[in-house]
Amino acid sequence: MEIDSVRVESSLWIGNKRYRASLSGWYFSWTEVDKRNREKKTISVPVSEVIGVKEGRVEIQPQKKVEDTDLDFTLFYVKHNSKGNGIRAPWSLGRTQFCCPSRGLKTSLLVFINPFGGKKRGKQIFHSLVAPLFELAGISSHVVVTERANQARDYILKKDLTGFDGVICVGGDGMFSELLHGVIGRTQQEAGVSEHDPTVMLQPCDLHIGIIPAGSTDCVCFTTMGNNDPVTSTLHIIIGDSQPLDVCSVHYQSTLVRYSVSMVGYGFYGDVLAESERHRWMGPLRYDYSGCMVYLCNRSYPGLVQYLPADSHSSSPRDNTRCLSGCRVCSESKERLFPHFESSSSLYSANVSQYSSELEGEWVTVEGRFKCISLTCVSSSCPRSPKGLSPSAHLADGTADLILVRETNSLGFLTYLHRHTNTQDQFDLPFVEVHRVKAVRFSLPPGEEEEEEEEEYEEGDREIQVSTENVLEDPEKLCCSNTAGHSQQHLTGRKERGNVTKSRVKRRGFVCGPCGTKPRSVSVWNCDGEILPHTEISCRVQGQLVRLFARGIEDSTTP
Ligand SMILES: Nc1ncnc2c1ncn2[C@@H]1O[C@H](COP(=O)(O)OP(=O)(O)OP(=O)(O)O)[C@@H](O)[C@H]1O
Ligand SMILES: CCCCCCCCCCCCC/C=C/[C@@H](O)[C@H](CO)NC(C)=O
Ligand SMILES: [Ca+2]
Repeated sequence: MEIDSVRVESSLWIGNKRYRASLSGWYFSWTEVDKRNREKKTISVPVSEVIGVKEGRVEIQPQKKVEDTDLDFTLFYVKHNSKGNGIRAPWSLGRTQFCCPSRGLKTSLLVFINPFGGKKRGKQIFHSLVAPLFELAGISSHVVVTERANQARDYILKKDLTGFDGVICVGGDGMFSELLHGVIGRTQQEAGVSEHDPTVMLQPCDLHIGIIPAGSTDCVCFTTMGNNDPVTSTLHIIIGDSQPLDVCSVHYQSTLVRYSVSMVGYGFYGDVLAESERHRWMGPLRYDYSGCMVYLCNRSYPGLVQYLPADSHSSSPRDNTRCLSGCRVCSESKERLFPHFESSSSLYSANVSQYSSELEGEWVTVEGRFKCISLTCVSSSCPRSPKGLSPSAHLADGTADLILVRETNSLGFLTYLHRHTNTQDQFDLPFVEVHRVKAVRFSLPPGEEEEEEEEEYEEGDREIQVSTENVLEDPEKLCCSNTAGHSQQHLTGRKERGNVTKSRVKRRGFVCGPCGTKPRSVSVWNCDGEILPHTEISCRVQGQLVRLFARGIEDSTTP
């Protein structure tokens, strides 16, 4: 076990002020947090400079106990004073008296339950597993059982949240997304920051989000906790764990479209979501069913992807590491992401430029046909894929991983998908590339139209138009929009009949065999389980924008 991979966190009191104390690596640190969970100044003491820890409230000179209670302890350490005039600043003995939290601390949470998420067990999970633990810990909760989509988001955006230490969702990734949008939107409103400008650095959010998993995929919970167990999540909330999380803002032109944590995906994942929405009645099984259908269609799509690479010195998506609790890459990123601030919450009060230097650098362009394009701020693991879309991605390093899967045959793509479920490297395939990025732009290559698709094949020197009627006469011509799959069969069929080597094929009216839908050269974007209304989007990572009641995945080799 490496000592710097361990972090212990707790809430402590000094006088009547609450502090978030942590023992992380070689440092014991405490940060004042106000009633709304906003962090103030942090004091850090290297463990090697701790002189001693005594139970109770203890004076320094002469060393005597003032008050002895097993809830208090006093820390003595080397205090570095500010510089003297030209000579080395003297050290002194630092002393801080801490009080453990169970006295006087009353945590209050706002809980949203989606009664229809996943297997529709949200209410039961909360009342049987979560509420008794909250009661035991003296946590009060205000519970809202939602009656419509976006109710939780709107509540957080509009209602008075004074007195709440955090917001909790009982549901799946969709419910988490509602809380994410509510908390980010509310924070920007209060800070007077426009969410629409992708170049602006958003105000980090202090109100913590907790996730009690009760959905179909529970990807965000699984990725940040290492499992989707409601009791584990509840315990992280009770002990007040705090995990910063990167968020990707998705824009269309100069308008914010949505925020994403787990995946912004085009092609396969977009198609699976679109197909699954038609089969919501199947519950969680709808993703398996739709996954099979879309896989059989073997589609690929043209696209022009531009990305801004992240600094490759600190980490890479192929370095075979895992972002674990107390991750060094994530802790070190905090200084890079918030260089001017002692604590993230003082961002705007510090009166420093809101424009981030994170968007400086050279953009790289990739053009081609893709089976899928995925962007994920985190590893995006879930029960189906325990290591996730990008196993070495970090929760809070201010970057996302861009995965480009180029057009390939069905077997190749199945190999790629299957490697998400085992220990083999899904990026070690000739048609897959992965990049660690800070921003991405997607556009359709010139000439690609959504409504009316055309592809060229040769017939001698002559170009022919194949009409819809012609196509529908021949069942072999029922095809998807790819050239690797069904359309090749279609072309072969024509070759056999008329020795066709090139023709201009208008495919309006064609229907795909497996899925029965019209072929399109344009897919849709899946943004954390929601279909986006735009194709040409730009995405930008907002490092450590929100905080969860979590601590990342604990190293399973550590007892
Ligand atoms: N009372 C409600 N009626 C209808 N829809 C709701 C209600 N409450 C929340 N929703 C919406 O339901 C959607 C799906 O819910 P949720 O994320 O909890 O479950 P899921 O889709 O089964 O899980 P996952 O997102 O993990 O696949 C959310 O996007 C949310 O906006
Ligand atoms: C032959 C076996 C094939 C198995 C394929 C498994 C691939 C799993 C990859 C995991 C991706 C998870 C991405 C997360 C997406 C969520 O944001 C979203 C909302 O819940 N879920 C979906 C399904 O879109
Ligand atoms: Ca990240």
